[in-house]
Amino acid sequence: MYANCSEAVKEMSGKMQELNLVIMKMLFTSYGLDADEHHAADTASYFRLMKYKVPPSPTPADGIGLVAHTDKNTLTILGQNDVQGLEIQPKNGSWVPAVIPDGAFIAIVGDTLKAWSNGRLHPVRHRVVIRGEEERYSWGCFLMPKDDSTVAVADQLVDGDHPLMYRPFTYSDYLSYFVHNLSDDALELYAGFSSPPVGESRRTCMD
Ligand SMILES: O=C(O)CCC(=O)C(=O)O
Ligand SMILES: [Fe+2]
Repeated sequence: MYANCSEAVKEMSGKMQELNLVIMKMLFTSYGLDADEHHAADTASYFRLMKYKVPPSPTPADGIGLVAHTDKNTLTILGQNDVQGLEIQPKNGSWVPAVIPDGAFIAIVGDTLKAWSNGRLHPVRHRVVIRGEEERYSWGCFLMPKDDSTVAVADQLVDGDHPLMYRPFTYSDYLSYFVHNLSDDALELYAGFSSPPVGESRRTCMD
């Protein structure tokens, strides 16, 4: 039992950061990299509690609780109460409910992990849609590089089949670029070597 809510949140947040780091370590190890050298030492995280109110009646367009986006950080772990609502967008552009079983979590790759893995891991676009009459609560543990640590593709992940896709960058600079541009293609535009010219018409994360 916990003495108060903040104690429970603190413990939960610590456990989720541990889990997040374990998953990262598994990913890095699976690519033959030393996770400590490449990531763990320079990692920070934050834990957020989220509440989605029932949209006013009649429901406005689809009751969007959170607009479509990819996460900018490295890896996100999400959980929720029993009210579903998370949807993911596969490459065909449709929206598919991501049903999270009771008591389970979902891990979502962020833009920074895509860069780190030299494009091997893909951040899925996702959103939250509120359809029913019940409030939705969720929580997220967002793992990210410390502000001034450099995100650079490891040499071992670059070869003839995988040419270098991203230049080194710091997370804080990338985030600031995203906040000013709000583009779905922020990572490619900011750090990608194959980005089309800036200014070309493109979707934004606010659509
Ligand atoms: O509340 C959710 O299930 C999703 C939250 C989310 O995608 C985010 O905060 O980036
Ligand atoms: Fe997200």
